[in-house]
Amino acid sequence: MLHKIVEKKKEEVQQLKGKTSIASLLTEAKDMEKPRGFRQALEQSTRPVSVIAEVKKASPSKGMIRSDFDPLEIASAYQAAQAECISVLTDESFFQGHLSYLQNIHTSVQLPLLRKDFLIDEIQVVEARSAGADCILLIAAILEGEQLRALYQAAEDLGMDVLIEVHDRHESDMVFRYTDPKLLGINNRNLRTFETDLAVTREVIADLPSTLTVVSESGISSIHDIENVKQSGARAVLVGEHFMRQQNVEQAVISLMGQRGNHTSGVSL
Ligand SMILES: O=C(O)c1ccccc1NCC(=O)[C@H](O)[C@H](O)COP(=O)(O)O
Repeated sequence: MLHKIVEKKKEEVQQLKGKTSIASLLTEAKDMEKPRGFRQALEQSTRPVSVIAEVKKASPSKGMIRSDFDPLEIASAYQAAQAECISVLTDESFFQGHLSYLQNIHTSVQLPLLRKDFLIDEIQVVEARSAGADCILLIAAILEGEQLRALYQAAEDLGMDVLIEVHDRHESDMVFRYTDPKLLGINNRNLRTFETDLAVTREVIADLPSTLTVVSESGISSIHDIENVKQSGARAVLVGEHFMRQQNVEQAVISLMGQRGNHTSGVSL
């Protein structure tokens, strides 16, 4: 699946380069207001575990997740529930996302935004900023070391935060060889089998500096899961499917994460 996705991304990058240039996207990116502090929002929250709440219509592993899908309404519900950050899937072919979702959410919602996609070329990084992203995702499994370093640098030059995603120690070693990560995502989903296992967070985190801000990603749907990854040392979680399957998205966030500044529900300190 990953191979298929990357092949598609290569085509999309060529199409994008046919339509525009890095220079022209850079001009747009520089006209944007300064990025909202994505990592800072996760680190400074009063919640014991912060949340990146994902706007996700469909996925390769689950097919259609939410057919009654209004990205702006969902993002507004996340804001009302005081999610720390929002992740917006912009991939069209495999997740039924769209770059316009990110642009519209950026205009109407004030939370820091992650462009969730499969980035392999600098032009996508600049496009992300010009569409309103405050952070990008870089997936170690699909990047060579030098490529990772270059994309990381491109994002930093634009003032964006970077969430680097790994699934095992081999990938986290590679990330530390080529970058100085400040925000590391541990994906509990094996992208070859699609199975999720929260033990992955515990295993990978064991080798990481304790000062690093770690986000546990995928397969999280209960307060027990939040407790589990908090015990492992994660500062934040990335949750998509669980929220997308609830009728009342705002209430779903509050039930799972607790109210900010009032931990009567969700996980305790
Ligand atoms: O979600 C998938 O099926 C998937 C397949 C292949 C590559 C990536 C995939 N997901 C991306 C994600 O990282 C998740 O959307 C995110 O961590 C939220 O996960 P969940 O809460 O399990 O929806």
